Amino acid sequence: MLKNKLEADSILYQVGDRQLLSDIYLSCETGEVVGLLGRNGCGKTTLLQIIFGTKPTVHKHIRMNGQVYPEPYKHQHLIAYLPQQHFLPNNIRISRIIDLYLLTPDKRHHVKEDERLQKHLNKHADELSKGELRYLELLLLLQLDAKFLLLDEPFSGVEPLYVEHIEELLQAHLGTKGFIITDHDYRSVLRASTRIILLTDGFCRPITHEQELLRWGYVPADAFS
Ligand SMILES: Nc1ncnc2c1ncn2[C@@H]1O[C@H](COP(=O)(O)OP(=O)(O)OP(=O)(O)O)[C@@H](O)[C@H]1O
Repeated sequence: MLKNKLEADSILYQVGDRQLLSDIYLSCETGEVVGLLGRNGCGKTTLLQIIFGTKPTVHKHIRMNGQVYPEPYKHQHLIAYLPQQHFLPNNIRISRIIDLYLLTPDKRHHVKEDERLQKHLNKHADELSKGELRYLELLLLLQLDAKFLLLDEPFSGVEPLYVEHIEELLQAHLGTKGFIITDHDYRSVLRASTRIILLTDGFCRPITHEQELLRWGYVPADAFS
């Protein structure tokens, strides 16, 4: 397997007087699902947007295989980002969105053949439920050539059976991609991830055992009992 490595290094971000991100280092390799956990407002979305390059900050180094990319989002073959908010237009049918979003017939075909999606192809995005839309967005992103996907709340609004299927889809793409995912459905993040990072007090802390999430006060006391 050809391994690529994404590194986000020396990331600083301040909101007013608060140092939200303090000299962050985060890496992800092909074959990894890095689960980024952290409490509301700790800076997870901010960090993903800085890595993607759409949020400016005073200091950052984003490297791919050692090469620095000041604006990674301009390189579609390198990185893609699933934002927390839905991003598909409402005035175009789903089948047309797939045609516009994916460049090759085989990729379009692959998505249109998905059994969970087929019944929605003639609808518009605002006729889909939150979870159905999330699932479609993920299917589209997974078909991109990007070597790394940053997924902000991929499980949000998604029913348990779809969550399980999404976890399987991530696993199926690990041969060519690496993922950084964040979601408050921490059980799904723990299941789907090969490595867990807790963002707290501006720092990324590697989590080697889920009990550490208790010690850092991220999960309730009875979370793993
Ligand atoms: N444009 C902005 N102006 C002012 N404050 C901001 C701005 N963007 C983010 N913040 C603040 O930065 C902090 C981090 O926000 P961010 O969305 O990155 O957190 P998060 O960890 O993703 O939270 P959640 O889990 O609730 O989605 C929050 O306190 C937020 O209010």
